[in-house]
Amino acid sequence: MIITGRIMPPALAALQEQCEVQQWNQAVAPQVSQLAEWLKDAEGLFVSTNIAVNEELLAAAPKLRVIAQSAVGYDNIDIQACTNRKIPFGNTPGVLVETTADLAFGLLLTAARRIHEGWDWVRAGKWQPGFQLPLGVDLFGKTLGVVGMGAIGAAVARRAQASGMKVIYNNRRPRPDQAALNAEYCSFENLLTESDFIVVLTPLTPESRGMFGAKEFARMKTTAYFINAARGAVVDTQALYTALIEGQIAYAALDVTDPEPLPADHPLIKLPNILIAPHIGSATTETRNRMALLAAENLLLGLAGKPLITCVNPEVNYR
Ligand SMILES: NC(=O)C1=CN([C@@H]2O[C@H](COP(=O)(O)OP(=O)(O)OC[C@H]3O[C@@H](n4cnc5c(N)ncnc54)[C@H](OP(=O)(O)O)[C@@H]3O)[C@@H](O)[C@H]2O)C=CC1
Ligand SMILES: O=CC(=O)O
Repeated sequence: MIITGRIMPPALAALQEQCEVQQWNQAVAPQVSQLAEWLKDAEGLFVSTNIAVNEELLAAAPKLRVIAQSAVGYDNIDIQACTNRKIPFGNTPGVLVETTADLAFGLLLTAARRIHEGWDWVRAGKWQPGFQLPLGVDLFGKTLGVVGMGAIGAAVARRAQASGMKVIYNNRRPRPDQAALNAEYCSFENLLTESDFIVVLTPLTPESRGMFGAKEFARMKTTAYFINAARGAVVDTQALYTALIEGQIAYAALDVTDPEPLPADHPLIKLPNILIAPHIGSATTETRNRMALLAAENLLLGLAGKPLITCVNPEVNYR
């Protein structure tokens, strides 16, 4: 089996105990051509870097019987192509929910209270009597709009409610447990106009790609804070830049960008009203271990011809 990058040691050990493992050890993710020799004979593929699993890759791997990825999002995987070849694909939902919600809400709070800007001042030796930091904004009494109220969105909502915020949300359809959620369903358009803070946690799909563009930023409050912890391509980056520079919205806090990694000279980085983290939503030791172990378990089950625990295309999961 192939591992496309570095993975957490306990998961690597579990795989090495039961399989012959070929692991890509370079920092930059491999091209299909660089994996060609390994793919010819591979029966399992563990995706640990953001490579595209598409027709080209699958055609190069005729013996492949299972694919697992150490992530919940799978916008880099052509699920239909996997299904056509009867290859089950497993992701890692659930195990990263609270950790990613901490990061998304942490970005919101850090941006609202300008904690990172304060630290920059202290570090630069500017903390002197009478110094004037830009003031932040309160959370309590404000409205949070969650776009993509799934497992992680609901965990962010709980954190916001504990901080005294009202929560509204938009999915493609209302959740059946809306009352327990204590959050009001509203249209996408109304969410844009009513929210003081917007947190995006939708999967990246053809429908959600670019769903935040010039029109959407123009609808938001000029005081709005925009937080994206989903995928960079849900947002039109140029439109976000314009909205921030022209004061159509107040602030952005991003864990994901388009492109990734964001080049050091990217115009977004120079803006004063932005906070960017390098896609670290699930990046704690405990959670990365849980994710890698679940992916490893999925992979080993698939190789044994048994059903994966978390399978995105259950119609071809082993029975
Ligand atoms: N920054 C990071 O490190 C991480 C990022 N993520 C990202 O977060 C995403 C969400 O994860 P998770 O909460 O576990 O997934 P879930 O499937 O539990 O939730 C996704 C939610 O998005 C809603 N949704 C889907 N499409 C749309 C749409 N077009 N418009 C509005 N709502 C939509 C779904 O509801 P409905 O189907 O009713 O529309 C669902 O409630 C992942 O797909 C991944 O991209 C996840 C983990 C870490
Ligand atoms: O971005 C991370 C994921 O798990 O999806």
